[in-house]
Amino acid sequence: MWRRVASLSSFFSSSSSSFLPQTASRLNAWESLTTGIAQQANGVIVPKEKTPFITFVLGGPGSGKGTQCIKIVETFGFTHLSAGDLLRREIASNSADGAMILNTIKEGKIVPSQVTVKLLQKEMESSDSNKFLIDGFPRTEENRVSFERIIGVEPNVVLFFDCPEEEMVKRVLNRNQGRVDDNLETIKTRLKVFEALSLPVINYYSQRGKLYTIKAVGAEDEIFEQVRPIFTAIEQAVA
Ligand SMILES: Nc1ncnc2c1ncn2[C@@H]1O[C@H](COP(=O)(O)OP(=O)(O)O)[C@@H](O)[C@H]1O
Ligand SMILES: Nc1ccn([C@H]2C[C@H](O)[C@@H](COP(=O)(O)OP(=O)(O)O)O2)c(=O)n1
Ligand SMILES: [Mg+2]
Repeated sequence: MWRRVASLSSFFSSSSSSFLPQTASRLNAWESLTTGIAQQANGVIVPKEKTPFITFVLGGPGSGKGTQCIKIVETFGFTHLSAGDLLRREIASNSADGAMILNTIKEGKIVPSQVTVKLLQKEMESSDSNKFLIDGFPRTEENRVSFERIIGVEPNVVLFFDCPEEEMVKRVLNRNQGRVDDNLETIKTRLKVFEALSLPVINYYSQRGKLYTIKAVGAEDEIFEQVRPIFTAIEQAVA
């Protein structure tokens, strides 16, 4: 399983790949920043036995986040938590927040952070896994801060699937999954929300040295070949 290592530099310095030194410096940042999820037991905060390895997967609507997450899960065995899927599950289960979530998603807006973070928290705490791909979250600064406050941990790595708007629109309108938000009116709002609220989060992680930008145009397999080395390096570093 996953464990922290004292130093990653020996692994990375032996590589001649131009990609890996960039990974090395970012993974060293992981070592100093990761704090682990704390759980409350009888009023005492008890750190969870293993520190989770968290990857946030960001990008505009239709940029291919979900598609690439499936490949990462298949190849590297992460647990995939899609914020959108968890919210859609709440709608389907007629929970107290279901109607509010449905309306928010139809409008192309963002569900209050507390709702989404609680859903993510429940999944993480009940999971045996220690390595999570959190897809479609955080989409706002409020999402980001709320996750840090409630879960008490920062991501180790952040992926950004960078895709032109016209390509995202084309993909969403062809997605054919019966989603209430896959229509031209909602996608227009979603793109505005992405630019105004999500790009600042992406910039934040760029400044923190955690961001990996993937050019998300081309065949799915070609895009995955940009993703693969990131996780191969992580896997080798923590082995
Ligand atoms: N590289 C790609 N080229 C063309 N279509 C793609 C590509 N990646 C994903 N798709 C398709 O585009 C749509 C949106 O992809 P999805 O993974 O759901 O994106 P996101 O989760 O970012 O909204 C889906 O129908 C998917 O099959
Ligand atoms: N962090 C999040 C994630 C999704 N949502 C809502 C609003 C989003 O438009 C919808 C759909 O999200 P989802 O990640 O499934 O969408 P895409 O896969 O990017 O098309 O869910 C949210 O409010 N907050
Ligand atoms: Mg998705």
